[in-house]
Amino acid sequence: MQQEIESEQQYLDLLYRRVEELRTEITDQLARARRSDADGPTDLLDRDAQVARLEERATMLDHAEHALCFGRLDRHDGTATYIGRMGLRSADLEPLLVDWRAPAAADFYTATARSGSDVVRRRHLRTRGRTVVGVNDELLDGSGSTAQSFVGEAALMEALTAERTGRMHEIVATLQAEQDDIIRSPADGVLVVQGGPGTGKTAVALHRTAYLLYTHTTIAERGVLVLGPSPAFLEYIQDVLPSLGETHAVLATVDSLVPGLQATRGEHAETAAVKALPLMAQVMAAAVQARQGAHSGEVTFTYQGDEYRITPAALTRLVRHAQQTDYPHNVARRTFRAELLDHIVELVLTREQQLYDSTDSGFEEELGRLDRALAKGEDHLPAKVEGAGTEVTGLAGRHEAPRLLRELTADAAVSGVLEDLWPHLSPEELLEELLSDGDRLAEAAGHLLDEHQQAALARPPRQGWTSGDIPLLDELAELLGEDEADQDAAAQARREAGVRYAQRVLAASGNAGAVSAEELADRFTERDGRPLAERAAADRSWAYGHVIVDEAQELSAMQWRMVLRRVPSGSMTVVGDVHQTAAVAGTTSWDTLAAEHDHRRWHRRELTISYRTPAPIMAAALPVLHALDPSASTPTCARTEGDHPWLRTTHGDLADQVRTAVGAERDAGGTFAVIAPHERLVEIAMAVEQAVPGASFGSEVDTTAPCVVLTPQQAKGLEFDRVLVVDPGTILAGRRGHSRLYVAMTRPTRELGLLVDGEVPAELAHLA
Ligand SMILES: Nc1ncnc2c1ncn2[C@@H]1O[C@H](COP(=O)(O)OP(=O)(O)OP(=O)(O)O)[C@@H](O)[C@H]1O
Repeated sequence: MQQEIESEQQYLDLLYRRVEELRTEITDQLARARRSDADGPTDLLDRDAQVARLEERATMLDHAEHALCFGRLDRHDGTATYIGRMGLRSADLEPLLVDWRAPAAADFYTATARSGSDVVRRRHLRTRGRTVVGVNDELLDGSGSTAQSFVGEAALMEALTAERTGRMHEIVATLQAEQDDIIRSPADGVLVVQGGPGTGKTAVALHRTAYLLYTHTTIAERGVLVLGPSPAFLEYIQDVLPSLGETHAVLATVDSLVPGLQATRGEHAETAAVKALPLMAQVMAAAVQARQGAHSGEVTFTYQGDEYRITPAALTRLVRHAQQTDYPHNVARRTFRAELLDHIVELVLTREQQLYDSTDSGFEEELGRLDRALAKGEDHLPAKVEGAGTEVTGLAGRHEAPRLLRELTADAAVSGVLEDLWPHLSPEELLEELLSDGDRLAEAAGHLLDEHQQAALARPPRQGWTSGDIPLLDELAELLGEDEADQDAAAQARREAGVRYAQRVLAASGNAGAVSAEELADRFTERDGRPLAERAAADRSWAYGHVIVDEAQELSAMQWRMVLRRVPSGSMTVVGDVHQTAAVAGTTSWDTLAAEHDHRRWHRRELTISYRTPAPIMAAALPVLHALDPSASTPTCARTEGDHPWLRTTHGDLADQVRTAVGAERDAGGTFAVIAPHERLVEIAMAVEQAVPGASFGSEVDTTAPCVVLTPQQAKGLEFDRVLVVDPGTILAGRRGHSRLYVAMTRPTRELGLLVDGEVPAELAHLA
């Protein structure tokens, strides 16, 4: 074996020599590119792009320090392929290392003695830094033992039993066949991956992201959006994609999907449940419609001393016409305003025509009308001023409609009517009015929501936004759109920033005079220099190439609408577990979800092996799962051995017991979490803090702290070496209690303890 290790060490040394050569080449190229004189602005831009490309490659090589090469495949014909986290070629372009995502690497994850591949041996290389510390072989030619049930079992077990750090790591070296199969599935349609706790859904979703970005240029060009359940979860996973060399991904929660908007407060579960209803999409549409030409009876206004009226029939016709454009409200507003102004011009001209026609009707009368016309001022005697119209009355003729239109557009009373009938609206002002004004809500939603639902939505003004408001605001942003004035202002601001940047670039490059800053700025704007992920995250209407939704069972119907909108191609991977649904408005059936969006193509896959949870802990949690769903299938545990969970009861001395239990864990090393019901979080956190000063809890919890205190909802998707679940009875008694307790009990990788306050719930009686 030592001989094998030495031989692999020689190959690894060769790979690192090549990495060093490439590093030197890139450093030289970078220095040259930065020094090079750019002849003109286009050269400058090309140079910047080249520098960015080289910097990206240099960063990728930096990741070579960990597990550069982790596998080798020996084939029937005597050839060997080395598999690693990136592809490498020698100076004369011979392949030295195959990227794990390349088709040639697929056998490393999937080949078995019976799979029909020509692989005779799969070798896992275990490395520390640049040193090979071990090799594990699987013979696939039929001669070896078939007892191993996992690919690279020794390397896998080493990874699974390692102490956790509070940050997720990539698992390219030990991916299993069922996981690899999902990672490499086609990118079209919505792929739903159902799997129990710890089956690697998050890991698979992230590795699939890296695979898709590597394999599909169309996806790489638009980036991937990765949605997770909480900011703490995003921190937990944030290192995985960069360590795989991928930067074209945006990590977000559904609450942070709309740039500039933040959920700053919670709200009553009943209110959240109403806001999550799919019906709310119709309520939002009705709220917008209610602001389009809404008026009871005739609209009247005074122009140049005369009163005009717009009849309900004319108004209805104009509103319908603007609505039929199917443009969003703020865009259709242009059509409405233009046509209403034309209508008003027509009213004015008709009135003037009538005046003209009746000049014969009597001299007295004529004089009176002429006086009135003169009283309108010089501007309204076009015939005299411009030598057109009628010499007799000075009234506007039909050919003067354009001038009249200009005057009407500038008239304050007319503008007021236009604004009242079809105002420019922002999502924030419209939702604010709707939620804080019962009459407006009843007007928009009276036929859609009952009185209780309306009452649940009502709140005082200026309260700040909740998580449930964000999808409503996004829906409204879609329905309202941006009118050209908004877009022009934004484009102008972008251009001004570009000109300032271009001026700095020209000054620094000594190219001032060769091209104007404005010209250069326009070229910069065409090629926005910001990294793709930054541009995508800042743009509400960015169309991603692929969207990954983790803990997808938590999303409400309105949140799904918001997410689907961001991926017009429909290319998505949705991972979750319908038995872990903690959100009141979350999903408990993938079939129902697919039926609600049946215009998308849905594919369904399952992960069946839990890599996190040792068998004794899974066994402890199963009665909770089966109380929720007796027919639920249970994951097989990769780790069959482990400590048995303990349960202690307390009677009125819960805080003391928490202090004692937490104190006992203080110096055990690794990560430790206390999971407590939301209602008792502060009380429990204070007890924990006394035992372990510096324990982390609250909305910005730090998962790398030696001890964290979390609610079951905050614990979603996370894992810790040791977990203490406090007062499981209260967790069970709450909404979605069984799911939440199931989540809490399946977070540990090593030890689970439960402190029951009072009577032991039936679901935990087997542990008492
Ligand atoms: N093939 C593998 N090799 C090494 N580690 C793995 C493998 N698959 C999963 N793991 C590890 O198992 C743990 C659980 O994985 P992950 O968090 O992705 O599971 P999950 O299905 O998302 O869990 P949950 O539903 O509880 O959120 C992680 O530490 C992950 O790194």
